[in-house]
Amino acid sequence: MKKTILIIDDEKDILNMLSRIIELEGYNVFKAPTGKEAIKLFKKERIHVVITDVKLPDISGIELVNTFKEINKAAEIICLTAYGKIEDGVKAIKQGAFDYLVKGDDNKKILPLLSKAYDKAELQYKILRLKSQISEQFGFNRIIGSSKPLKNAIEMAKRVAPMDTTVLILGPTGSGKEVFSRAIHSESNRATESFLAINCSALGKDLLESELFGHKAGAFTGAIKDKPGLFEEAHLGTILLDEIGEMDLELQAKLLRFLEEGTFIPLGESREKKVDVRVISATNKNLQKAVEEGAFREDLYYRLSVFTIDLPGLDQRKKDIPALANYFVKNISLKANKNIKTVSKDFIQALQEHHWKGNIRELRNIIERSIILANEEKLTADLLPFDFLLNSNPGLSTGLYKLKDVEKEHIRNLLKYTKGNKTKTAELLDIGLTTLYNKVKEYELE
Ligand SMILES: Nc1ncnc2c1ncn2[C@@H]1O[C@H](COP(=O)(O)OP(=O)(O)OP(=O)(O)O)[C@@H](O)[C@H]1O
Repeated sequence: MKKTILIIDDEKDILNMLSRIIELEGYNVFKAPTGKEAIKLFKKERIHVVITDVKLPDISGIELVNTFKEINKAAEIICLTAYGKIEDGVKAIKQGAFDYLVKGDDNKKILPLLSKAYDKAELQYKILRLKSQISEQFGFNRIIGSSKPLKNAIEMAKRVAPMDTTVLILGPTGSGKEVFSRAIHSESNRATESFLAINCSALGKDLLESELFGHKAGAFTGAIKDKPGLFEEAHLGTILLDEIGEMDLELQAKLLRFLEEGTFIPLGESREKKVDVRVISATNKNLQKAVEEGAFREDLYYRLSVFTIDLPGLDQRKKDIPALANYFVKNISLKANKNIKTVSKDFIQALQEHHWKGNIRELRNIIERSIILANEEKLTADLLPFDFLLNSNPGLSTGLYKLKDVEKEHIRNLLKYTKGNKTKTAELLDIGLTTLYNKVKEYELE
């Protein structure tokens, strides 16, 4: 990226002299005699540093500092004050200017100061670029769906993201709790710091305690070295405590202390540590019920649920299935090196009629399976597992009550599914091939 400087002064001689000195150092210089022209240029170009006279014909240079910072926080501003007007420089710094120089007096100071301001601006641009990359990869744009319950959840999450508030995400398994936590982190001021996630149900109490809070060598058998916990590693970042409802009561007390005071004591340590970590917790359990049953601390529940986001299960947002399916087809086929060009209507319809116990994770897996099985460039319903074809009870939903009628319909569906392959159909039915032939004859299914 070019090193770009904007100089603002209504005195032509000073403007030209300054720009010549600065251009000789390899900077790309824009010049403006008034505040208005400067703002126009500032909006159009990617400026690193602005050098502005405080006294301009239209706007005061101090006011400009504010305007520039509102338009682009990454750029830095150096103000030029008249001799004996130090108070103007102080005011400019208060408004957010990088520094000030006394006009005419400090000509030798300008280049070193400019170089420092440029380095700071460049670093700020780098952070902005990183943030936008993170947001593209993990931000809310990645969350697919336009159904009302999902939009509500996104709206809530976007609001809380920039705050440091503790967030509790409730939703059934596979509904996107981790995806939401990452999006909240990536749109927060902590975006360029770590995001660490841990599943509290996957480890026993002692191991989880050591994972979260770390341990000192000798704290328990096998603890050979000091080991920092996730809270220490996530310092300045965010931690997701997934399946928080499964956390042991003793550990809940330790977590509560951390949330109240920001401190904890690693296993086997005597001194406490202090870190700055935002906590997001998630669960598919009814925590209020767990509180009533004495399995979850009430004080911790209130501390964690300062801001709660409810994620709908996929059955509550079937409208989102086509968009989600297309998104997964595109992503997975690219990774699997398959060229799936279309998805048939009956494929989408079967997905929409299914009861999604595993929610979006299940949908993703089903699509991945279908892509692997597909021989053509199209996904069709026959690639789906059999229970998708018979999405509901074949008897009750079709008005068939007699056992014989249900049996006939079931065999017909299975034959359709196996594309008439009788050996496979008999296997699925768990009956002999001869029995199947007899039934096909009896029900006139040929
Ligand atoms: N709205 C969404 N758009 C795109 N992908 C999604 C969305 N929600 C979830 N996914 C995908 O679905 C899968 C499951 O999501 P995630 O792991 O966030 O669910 P979870 O609720 O945290 O699950 P668990 O309760 O098992 O921890 C992931 O592959 C994730 O990328």
